[in-house]
Amino acid sequence: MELTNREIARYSRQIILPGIGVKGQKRLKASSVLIVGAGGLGCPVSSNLAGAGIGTLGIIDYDNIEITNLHRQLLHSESSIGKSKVESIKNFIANLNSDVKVQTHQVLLNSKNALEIITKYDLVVDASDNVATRYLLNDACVLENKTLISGSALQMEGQMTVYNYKNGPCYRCIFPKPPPPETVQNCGDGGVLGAITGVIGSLQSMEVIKVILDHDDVLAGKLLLYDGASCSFRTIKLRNKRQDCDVCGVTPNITKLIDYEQFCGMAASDKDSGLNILESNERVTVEDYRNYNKDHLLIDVRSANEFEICKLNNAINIPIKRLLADKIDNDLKEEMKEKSVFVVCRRGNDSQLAVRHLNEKLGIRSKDLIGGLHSWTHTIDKDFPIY
Ligand SMILES: Nc1ncnc2c1ncn2[C@@H]1O[C@H](COP(=O)(O)OP(=O)(O)OP(=O)(O)O)[C@@H](O)[C@H]1O
Ligand SMILES: [Zn+2]
Repeated sequence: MELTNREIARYSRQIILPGIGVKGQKRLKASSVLIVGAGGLGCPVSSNLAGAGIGTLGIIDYDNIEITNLHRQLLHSESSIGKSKVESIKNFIANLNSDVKVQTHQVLLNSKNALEIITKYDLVVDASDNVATRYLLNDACVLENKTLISGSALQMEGQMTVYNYKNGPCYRCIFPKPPPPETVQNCGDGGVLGAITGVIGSLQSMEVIKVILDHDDVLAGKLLLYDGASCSFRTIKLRNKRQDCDVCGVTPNITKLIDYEQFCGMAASDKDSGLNILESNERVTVEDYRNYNKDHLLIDVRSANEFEICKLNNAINIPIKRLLADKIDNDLKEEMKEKSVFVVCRRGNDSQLAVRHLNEKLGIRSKDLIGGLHSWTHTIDKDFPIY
């Protein structure tokens, strides 16, 4: 595969690097990389790899662009809100570097389609945002013998590593069991800064290029931790490949893809509504709450920052962490014992945890507002801010 004069000019600033050269540029051109997720990490990964001249990029995402994506998913734009993320990235790349072939897959990557998609590419980048997809991708990459460049970002921190590279560990070697679902936070719950996803996505792109160029020092068997708040990078050594790993071990139990949502403890009915742990008499609809006209207390368990964004009339803020740690003002606690208490949060998950805690640990009878403030906006007041 030769380079055209145009390609020589376009990539000249990287071709002259000692570690790349014409040979390296030709390797990049001959490579194909699959990027799973066209969001916070997928955007910087796509632009870096397209700019660097990877011959073929596959982009998978089932989702459409929302306004809440635009602070960090910088290849998408206001005019594309409501439209497909993968098409948006394809358009961006067509403008940036028309020599790159882009294959879009507007689907949810799952156990049925993963192997047939992954097999077409040399390398896979995990730019997704959920544990089930991480295990799915890991197992599919082990079964198809592909290296997986994995990244994650939340709040002001991020992590990155390369799995299944030259006999190194896979994700399951490090994390044989998924974390309890209630302990997992995503960007929608915990927040994230766009500069963080930018850093981690760029680090992933760098490892992709190093793997393709067969660089000596690929970040496999090690985990890079980045803390944006203190601007510190740390690398920790990971354990070696596990001989008894369920998927990459000597006698693997997993020889074909499984049901990853079940494996990660996400029951089918939980996917949209999240938690569902309360009895029906501990819950009220937002309409019932709106019609309740007796004296009561409304406790909003979102963070102080979120409470500042918007709040219902007379709501009192006790962030969920404080409430679960019983850090409630004594006078307020006494008042809560005497009055009817309702609890609200953004989407009706934390409010259930709060109600359970209040009832079981503090003997305070309370009810949660089903669907939280999202439901309030959708059914009671469409002008109430939604985020
Ligand atoms: N199994 C999957 N198949 C296809 N796309 C996936 C899969 N899992 C996650 N994704 C995509 O990965 C992307 C991850 O992006 P990001 O972490 O920035 O979150 P988001 O869903 O865009 O935003 P937010 O969490 O703020 O709503 C999303 O666009 C999501 O649709
Ligand atoms: Zn393994």
